[in-house]
Amino acid sequence: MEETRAKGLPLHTRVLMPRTWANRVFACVYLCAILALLYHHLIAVLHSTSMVPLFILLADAVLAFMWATSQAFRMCPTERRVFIEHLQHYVKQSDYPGLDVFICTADPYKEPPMCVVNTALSVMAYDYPPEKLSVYVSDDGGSQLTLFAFIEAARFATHWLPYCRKNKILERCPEAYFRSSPSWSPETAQIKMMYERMRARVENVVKRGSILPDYITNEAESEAFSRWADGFTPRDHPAVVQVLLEADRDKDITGLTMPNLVYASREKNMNLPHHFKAGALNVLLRVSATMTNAPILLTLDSDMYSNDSQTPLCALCFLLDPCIDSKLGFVQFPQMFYGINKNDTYGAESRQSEIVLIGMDGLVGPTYIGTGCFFRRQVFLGGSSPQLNPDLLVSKSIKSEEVLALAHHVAGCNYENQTSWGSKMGFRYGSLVEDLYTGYRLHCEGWKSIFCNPKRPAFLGKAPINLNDMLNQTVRWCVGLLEVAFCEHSPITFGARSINLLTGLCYGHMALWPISSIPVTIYAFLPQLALLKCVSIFPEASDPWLFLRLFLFLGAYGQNCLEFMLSGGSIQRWWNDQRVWMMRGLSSMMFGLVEYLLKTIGISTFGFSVTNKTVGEEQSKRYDQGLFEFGVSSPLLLPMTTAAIINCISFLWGIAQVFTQGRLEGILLQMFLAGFATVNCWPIYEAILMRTDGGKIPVKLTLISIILAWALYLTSSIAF
Ligand SMILES: O=c1ccn([C@@H]2O[C@H](COP(=O)(O)OP(=O)(O)O[C@H]3O[C@H](CO)[C@@H](O)[C@H](O)[C@H]3O)[C@@H](O)[C@H]2O)c(=O)[nH]1
Ligand SMILES: [Mn+2]
Repeated sequence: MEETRAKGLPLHTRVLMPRTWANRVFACVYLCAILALLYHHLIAVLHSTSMVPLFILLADAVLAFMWATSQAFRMCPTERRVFIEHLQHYVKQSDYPGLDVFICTADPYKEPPMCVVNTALSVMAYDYPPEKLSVYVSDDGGSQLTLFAFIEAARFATHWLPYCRKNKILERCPEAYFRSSPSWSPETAQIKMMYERMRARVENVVKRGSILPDYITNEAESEAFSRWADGFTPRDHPAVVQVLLEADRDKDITGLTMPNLVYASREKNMNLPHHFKAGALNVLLRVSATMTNAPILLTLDSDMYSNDSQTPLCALCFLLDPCIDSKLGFVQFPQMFYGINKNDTYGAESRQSEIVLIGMDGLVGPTYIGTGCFFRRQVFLGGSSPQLNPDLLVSKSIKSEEVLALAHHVAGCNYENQTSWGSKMGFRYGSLVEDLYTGYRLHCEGWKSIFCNPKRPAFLGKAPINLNDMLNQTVRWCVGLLEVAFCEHSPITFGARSINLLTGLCYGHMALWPISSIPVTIYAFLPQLALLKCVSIFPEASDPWLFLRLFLFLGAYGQNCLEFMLSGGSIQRWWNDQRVWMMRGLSSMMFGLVEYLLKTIGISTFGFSVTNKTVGEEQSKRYDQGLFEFGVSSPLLLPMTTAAIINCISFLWGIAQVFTQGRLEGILLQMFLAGFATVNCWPIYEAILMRTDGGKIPVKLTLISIILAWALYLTSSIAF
């Protein structure tokens, strides 16, 4: 093996990105500027009787903290290259390790079964020996509709897999393949017809909400559905584990073996906590241990289909490298999306998260982001040997009674009682962002990880395409992040000690992300209200301190913009991205903070509400036009509509001041802030005043915002 390496056939290489030194130098300069400003603020607070300098100090202190922790991402940003073509020199295909793929779904109406089926088909068609590949689907929705869809999919797969293999299809997610209108041939037409027939049957069943008796074709199927007896509800039902395809026994239409395909819906009981997705994944860890127990795992969300059939080989280039650190625990691929509109209205593209992952990759490795991640099974065993003794069983047929009995047993809701599942073993419980938390705890235990970011996206998923869904998703993240920030193993204290300082700061930055809402809120209201009251709160235009602020503002924004563009984003996308940050600051992050507090004192039981993956036609048309989708009268929208009104009025008021009294000197910065916010709020004004479609801001919401703005104006007299 060493010899192959010496011949210059590496499996992968890594380099520090060229920007590293520029980042480090800039960090030093910027740090001095921040310290000077904070010192200046402190003096101001000590010499003032008003509350204003205190607020400004608070805002800037939080921004400074976020900036300082974010430097950890910028010290060693790393780029990797992978050479799949060299893998053959290291390992024969027949020696590839087994691969168990876990796909989670939780609600047949928010996550259409056809979408989950497409995800499963795309991975079943991986360029990987089928007898070594198993796909496990976890259905937390406990829905026979989803099971029905998978029974159909298993049948279709026996045609789809050989079709892909024979025609060397690149796009192995059927929906994506047919969407990209492939060249026509009788064979293509035939497979497309089969796909459409399957889709029609599944969608029909989902629309009816039940399965027509003549859709059930055999004894085994009718027995499977018979488990949906009276009293079976999504939140209260026994475990259902159904083997839909078995490798070596089930063959495709050309006679080659199919991969395993297993449907599992764990037992649910209303009185027991089920730990959401982490709980679902732990059940799959155990169910798969009773059946195939592959040493490599891949976790996927219901909507993340595989966009590249060679991805497992990419992961193997790291996991099988004889020279790699033996503590390498997982290989994370980025989360990318399809169907994003031209300017990415809701900032879904997540260039920022790519910057984070690239940055962490240069330290001990990226965190786990919930989907598109290959693990060694070993990392979840918590150092102990597994409690089940799977070696005994894996030689048996996965359809055998013993195996199925054990699989049902480990999918039961009492199985985890008095065990270390969720604390020392498996995916970790205790946060709504189980991914970040699990990644963090694994890093604390000494595991390392790698970020693999190939040119052709390995996976593609769906991002929310309306404001309300997006904001609700972020509220959930914020609650989860704060749970990590203030857990007993807090990143900044415990993490920085047990991993290393920089990684601890990275996790601290991510976990405390929601506190950015403090400066965003202060800067969205305070200077503008002061302007309306004719109070100037920043230095005059001739004062050098003004330039320091300008440098800090432009420096941070400029660096952010530059990084965004360097990672392949466009300037319009960056603009939308920074706007979405402010919108989140005024809504999700703030609501997340409040929800977290309520949850901590036991008033609320904020859970995992699954993000909606379906959209109406009208909505998706508006999305494609780049229009914001407000539509609902959600309280989440109130702070931003109120801020929009106040900023616009104070900006206009400021202009009036300049013209009538000729005073610009003292209010320049306040005017700049109000103007900047007004430009950012443009879609809000449009949605209040100019739009008539279903995505406009409801009148009720506008009226409440006006009242709120007025109330704020009146109460602000206390501060000035
Ligand atoms: O009780 C639950 C809740 C969710 N899920 C599944 O979890 C996945 C992610 O849910 P989604 O609603 O799509 O959440 P997102 O906010 O889009 O997901 C991001 O954030 C989550 C953590 O909040 C991570 O788990 C995800 O991987 C990450 O993509 C989906 O496949 C769900 O089916 C379950 O299996 N059981
Ligand atoms: Mn999702």
